[in-house]
Amino acid sequence: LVVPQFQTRHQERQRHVGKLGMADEGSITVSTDKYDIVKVDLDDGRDYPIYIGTGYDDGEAAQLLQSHIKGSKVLLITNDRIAPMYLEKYEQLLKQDSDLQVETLVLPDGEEHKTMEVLQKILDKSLECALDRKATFVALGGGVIGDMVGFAAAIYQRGINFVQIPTTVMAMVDSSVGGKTGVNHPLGKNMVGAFHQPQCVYIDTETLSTLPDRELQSGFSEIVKYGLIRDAEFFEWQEEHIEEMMARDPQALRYAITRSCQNKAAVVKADEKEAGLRATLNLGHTFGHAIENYSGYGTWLHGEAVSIGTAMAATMSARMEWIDADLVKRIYTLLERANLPVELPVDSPMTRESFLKLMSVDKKVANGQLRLILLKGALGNCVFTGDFDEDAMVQTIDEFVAECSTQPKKEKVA
Ligand SMILES: NC(=O)c1ccc[n+]([C@@H]2O[C@H](COP(=O)([O-])OP(=O)(O)OC[C@H]3O[C@@H](n4cnc5c(N)ncnc54)[C@H](O)[C@@H]3O)[C@@H](O)[C@H]2O)c1
Ligand SMILES: O=C(O)C(=O)C[C@@H](O)[C@H](O)[C@H](O)COP(=O)(O)O
Ligand SMILES: [Zn+2]
Repeated sequence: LVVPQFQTRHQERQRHVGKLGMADEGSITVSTDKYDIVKVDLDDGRDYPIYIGTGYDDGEAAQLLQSHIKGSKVLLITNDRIAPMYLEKYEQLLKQDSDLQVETLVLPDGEEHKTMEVLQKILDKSLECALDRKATFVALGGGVIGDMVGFAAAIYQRGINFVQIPTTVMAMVDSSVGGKTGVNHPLGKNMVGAFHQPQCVYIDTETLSTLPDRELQSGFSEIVKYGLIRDAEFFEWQEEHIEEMMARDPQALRYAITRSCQNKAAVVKADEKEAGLRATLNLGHTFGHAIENYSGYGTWLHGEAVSIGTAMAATMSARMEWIDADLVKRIYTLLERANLPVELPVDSPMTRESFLKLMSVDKKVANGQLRLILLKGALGNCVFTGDFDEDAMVQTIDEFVAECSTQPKKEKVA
């Protein structure tokens, strides 16, 4: 197997590839006919590749995956929805022509199971199998599995290696990259966790063929996010190609995933532990996490809640005249074309107080001061700040909790 060396520039490939602009900063990408490799460039020898491809042949897949496993034991972890579709395949790939001892663990599916109790099952299984510090966990699934397995890897025997095999758009474009791992707490989303980077991210976009539309579209909200916070050209590309993405056009999906990973890798390289810049990846999340928690984890998909949160952040930014109404309209239009929600349902029980209470425990709060990611200036620019008009925030929340869905908000803002 010849794994191409990292190069400094993405090659011009097909009509979906535009100029990389901001996306390429700090991330190094090489493309072959079969797959792209985006390198997450970290210090202390912790660099790792994200392989983004489709239909790898078995020999190639086995060698790529095994090359990132240093010890002799692997615990391959997935959930009971994914296991019937993909567990055997990946178990075989890990074992193929190797002496690796591969154990498997199947967890219950769903955001409501992203808990310490379920994570404990990973630790139990690891000890039952006598896994030592050279063992590797492999996370096979969406963001829930990836976040939990990553966190278990961070704390098992004070930290072991893990590999991400994301199987949702959300996990491919965002959660598998960058080392944010953790579980939910009844009082707040992702409140317990650690930064712990994987050894590699292995994406086979063929797994998306079994992903339902709702889950597919949920991942698009994080793709929109990259355009809004730092990559205007990518946002414009999405405006042109969203229908192809919705129709699962393989080239469009590959391009959207690769460019998202480039953006994420660049932000993570610049600010791995979220001292500042990385917080911009949280656009829409302070509102979104409040919605996810209040409605009960799993009621809204993460990307759906983030979509409403993004609409709220855009609306609030426009209220303060930080962005113009035309941009708000473009954001609403793109999210709606991706079939994502941009408002709470008519019968939502959320109140101003419930938003404010949940937002007060957001992880970006510093010394009691809430800080938000807001859009400011031209498309592709945002700020992470506590210096905003609180009335504008409260009025935005009021607008979203009070109004019914008969009048699209974009018309009100415009
Ligand atoms: N760590 C990060 O940086 C980060 C970033 C974004 C999101 N997240 C977290 O990720 C989670 C959301 O991830 P998600 O949207 O992938 O949800 P998920 O993991 O719950 O997956 C969505 C659903 O699709 C199923 N599924 C997964 N792959 C499938 C496939 N190929 N075919 C058919 N069904 C499949 C899952 O079993 C699940 O039912 C949230 O907990 C969110 O907080 C973390
Ligand atoms: O990688 C990051 O940093 C992100 O913020 C990505 C987000 O899309 C993701 O949902 C993340 O889990 C949210 O982080 P949190 O710190 O707000 O829990
Ligand atoms: Zn997110």
